[in-house]
Amino acid sequence: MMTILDVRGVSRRFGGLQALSDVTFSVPKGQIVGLIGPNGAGKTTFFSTLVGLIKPDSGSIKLGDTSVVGLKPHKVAALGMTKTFQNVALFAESSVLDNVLTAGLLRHDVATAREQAMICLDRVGLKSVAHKLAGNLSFPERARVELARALCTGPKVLLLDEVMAALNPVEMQEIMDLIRSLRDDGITLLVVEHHMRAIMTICDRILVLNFGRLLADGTPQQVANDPVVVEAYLGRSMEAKS
Ligand SMILES: Nc1ncnc2c1ncn2[C@@H]1O[C@H](COP(=O)(O)OP(=O)(O)OP(=O)(O)O)[C@@H](O)[C@H]1O
Repeated sequence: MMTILDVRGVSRRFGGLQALSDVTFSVPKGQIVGLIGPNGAGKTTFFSTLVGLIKPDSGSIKLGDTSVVGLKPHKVAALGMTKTFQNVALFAESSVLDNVLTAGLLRHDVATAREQAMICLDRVGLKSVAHKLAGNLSFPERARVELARALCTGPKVLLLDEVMAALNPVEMQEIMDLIRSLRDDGITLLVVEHHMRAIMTICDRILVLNFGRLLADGTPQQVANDPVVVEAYLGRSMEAKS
């Protein structure tokens, strides 16, 4: 299998806090990889580091054969790796279509970006609200717009940061189906999500972060049965959050 993402020895410190410590793994094209860990484990920091919002102190990050360390987020996105944002911040006074279209401008001229934006909105089930003001959408719809925005950049690797937050079970199932269909289209997905059952169901593989370190890397079953993971995290979160 072709490796699409290769991360070696990535570390990042904030003052006295080692937020990421020597994180190493690689992802073959087409995998759905879950990233879990307690609050403050470094998940968001790690995603931000992958897409160029935070520069690692050391380590390498390669998308295909291209090193992305030190590149600005729009460059990394243009190369094919982008993330959704945990707190969806749309331009409330603009149409849904315009919100998505602006992301597509990274790769396309306005006319093509508009076409692509409609395709991406259709993909996430929001074609019918394309001309509504983004500010008038429901929260679950906004999460889908955020997903359409990310899709409109044409990602090879897409990082989803808590896209299922505040969704009901039906909406969650729909997003899970959508994630699978994106994978079937050849997109590689990294998923941060607090809903344990969803992440265990949808992912081929789970990485566990704890205090910035990679604690485990395996199939959902391997990770769920790993005593070290249960001790550090799952024992508690399975009870509290599943
Ligand atoms: N810009 C920053 N400056 C200083 N400290 C930061 C910064 N960003 C994150 N941190 C710290 O780094 C650690 C990792 O935070 P991060 O948000 O990556 O964790 P997380 O696993 O995403 O947590 P959550 O599940 O709560 O979102 C935390 O202790 C956090 O306070």
